[in-house]
Amino acid sequence: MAQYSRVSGTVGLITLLNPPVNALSAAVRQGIVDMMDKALSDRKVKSVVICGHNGKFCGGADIREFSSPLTGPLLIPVIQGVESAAKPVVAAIEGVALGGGLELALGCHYRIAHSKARLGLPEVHLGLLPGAGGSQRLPRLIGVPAALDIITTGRHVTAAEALKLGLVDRVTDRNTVDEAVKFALSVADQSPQSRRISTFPCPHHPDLDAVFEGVMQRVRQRARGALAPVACVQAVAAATLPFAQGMERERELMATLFTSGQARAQQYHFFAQRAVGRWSMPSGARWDKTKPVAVHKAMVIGLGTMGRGISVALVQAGVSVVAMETNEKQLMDAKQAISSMLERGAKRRGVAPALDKIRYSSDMQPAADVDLVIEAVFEDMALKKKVFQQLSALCKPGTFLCSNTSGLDVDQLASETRTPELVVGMHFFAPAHVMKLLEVVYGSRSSPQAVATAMELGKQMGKVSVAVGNCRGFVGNRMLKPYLEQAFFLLEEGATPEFVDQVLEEFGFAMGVFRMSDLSGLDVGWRVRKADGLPDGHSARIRQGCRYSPLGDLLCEQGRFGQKTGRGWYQYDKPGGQVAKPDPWLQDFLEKFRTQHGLVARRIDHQEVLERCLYALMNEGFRILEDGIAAGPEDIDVIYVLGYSWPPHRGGPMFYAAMVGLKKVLERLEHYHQEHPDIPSLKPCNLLRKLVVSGSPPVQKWREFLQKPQSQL
Ligand SMILES: CCCCCCCCCCCCC[C@H](O)CC(=O)SCCNC(=O)CCNC(=O)[C@H](O)C(C)(C)COP(=O)(O)OP(=O)(O)OC[C@H]1O[C@@H](n2cnc3c(N)ncnc32)[C@H](O)[C@@H]1OP(=O)(O)O
Repeated sequence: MAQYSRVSGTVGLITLLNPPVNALSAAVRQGIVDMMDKALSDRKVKSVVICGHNGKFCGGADIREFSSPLTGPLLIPVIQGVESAAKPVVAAIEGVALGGGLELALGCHYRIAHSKARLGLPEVHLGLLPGAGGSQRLPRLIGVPAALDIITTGRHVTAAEALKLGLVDRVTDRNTVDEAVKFALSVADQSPQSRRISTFPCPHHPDLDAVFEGVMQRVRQRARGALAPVACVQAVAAATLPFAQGMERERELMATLFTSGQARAQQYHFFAQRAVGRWSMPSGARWDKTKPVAVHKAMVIGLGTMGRGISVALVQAGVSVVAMETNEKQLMDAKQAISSMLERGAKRRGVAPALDKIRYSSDMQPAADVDLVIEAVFEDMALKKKVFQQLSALCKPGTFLCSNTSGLDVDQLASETRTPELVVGMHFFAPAHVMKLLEVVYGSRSSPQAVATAMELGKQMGKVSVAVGNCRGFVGNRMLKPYLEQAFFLLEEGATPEFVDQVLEEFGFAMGVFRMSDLSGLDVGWRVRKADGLPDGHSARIRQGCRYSPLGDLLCEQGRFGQKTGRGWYQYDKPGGQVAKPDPWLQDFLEKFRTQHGLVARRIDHQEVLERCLYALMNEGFRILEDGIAAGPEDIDVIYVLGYSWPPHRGGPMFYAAMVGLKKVLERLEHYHQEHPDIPSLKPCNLLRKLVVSGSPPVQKWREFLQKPQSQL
């Protein structure tokens, strides 16, 4: 809803009231209509200010309303009503003006923003476009190139940038509503006629066609099959038409997006990202009952790629860091790399680099004086155990001990310390200062406070933290295993890396499984498998009674570790090269392998690649839910979209399973398992069967079928 009062004698003040972000629900839209009527019919009122309750202008249309039939006045006419008002209307923008919120502000005749406000049209991330005139008014106000950038990226613009672009008329450090009221008084006698953006022509640009063409090309490349970014460009292109025609085109494009599965997927992902913050543990401990400890000072141990990124992320979050590395050369290199990452980051954000927040050490001693340690040494259990023993002896009571492991047993590490309750896993994703995902792994003895502290620290670093139980590979890497396995088996049976990758990239992954493996380095998994007792030079295809593909191991034995060695599943022009080319050597190698093992290559189609790779991965997701390692499907989906480049417009693997239809997923898994009874990951898991028997409930209801999360090793 909205509140109304008259202030300073002649200014009608309308306050949007719908905490926490004043989303434009039906009641708020109705409130705007009613309060505008009040202000316009009050003869004492000469001008109007619209602001948001509690320091937030407006977070946009109410996304929760999109899943049911729309009621109340529609946003487009509400904004048209504001724009056509005979009295000047000023938007007082504090906090955020996003999506429909910014569209409402564009309907106002003037915009005053607080210096800390953020403005944007992020609809593209919800599978939509700015559908309440934003795609038509923004280019008219700030020009096509800037509008295309804001609308297709969905990025938030600072008040300073908004002023530069001409998106707002004034920026203030003072009380924004007071300033807007003063401003409204100063323009009270002026006609708003010349301030109605819908009457502006689209600013002239010498080569608009080339601008649209260039952006469309970039957007299509990045979209990976997403419809919204393309529709955003098409909508802005219509801003060169007369306003009414442009609005009609915006409506048509929006109607297509609004009812699409992609929009549903992306809106699900929006709420899933927020749902994972409401974590719980098998003991019943929960996010809302556990207070995190504030981390002022942290230590990062091991300054390889991960340790450097983690140090940068901590410093940028305002935490003082001691970065520790025993190898002097590595320490010097790290110092240089971290400083330049901090400098680049600060430049991007328009602030001074916080170089004084970090100091370096070549020994462990400073651990005695920190609140939290993140160990980021090589993924080797013996080495990590040694570090934890040392930390246990050195750290002051209450210091949280975290391991940046990608899959090792957190309980084993905890058992090396005197304080296992303070030990958790913090699984970062490379590059750690960029990637938004953090898996927080609780062991069987981790205290709720340790989990809460790691979750909160992740949030402070700008990450989405997901709490998961302790098992091999946790959630993300555990699900990756059957996915990779299927890809290898498909090669054995006749596919090529290029074909498998092409199918997965067409699905929307940024990179297919083989290109991705080449980038991450084939040797990483190989070393882990060797540590698990993999014999050298052994090409057996059955291990422990199950099918096993030795292809990855055989490649590593040839020194083919991927991009870093210039050879892997593909060939590169040099070690470190990035352009993957099919390698005739590999073709030959696969043929010889098949002959050696009596395999006859067969034609494998698109559907089989997609189903075997993705359904095996999804099946493991159901197992993870069944085991209680993830609390709900949202946790898995957030991990996959933010950490494993699962296309956001497909929601995540569990959401996708529901979209495909659980019955179909079950049937196809049964089919493939019948064909390959020696591949256990293709055997449909019980939870999937249970859900199908229960009528395939929507993904939002799956939690009702799950047990409490638990640690499992
Ligand atoms: C049949 C065919 C019909 C076709 C015609 C269709 C015509 C439809 C006409 C519709 C026109 C609408 C056009 C408009 O362009 C569309 C939009 O505006 S879409 C919304 C755009 N806005 C956003 O994307 C902003 C989303 N929010 C955020 O980014 C952040 O929440 C924030 C505002 C930056 C605040 O961040 P934080 O402070 O960190 O807080 P949280 O993120 O944790 O949020 C707190 C709480 O609020 C909930 N929430 C936030 N925004 C919205 C929202 N817009 N709607 C509903 N709820 C919102 C959020 O979920 C949190 O709650 P929780 O999930 O934790 O319970």
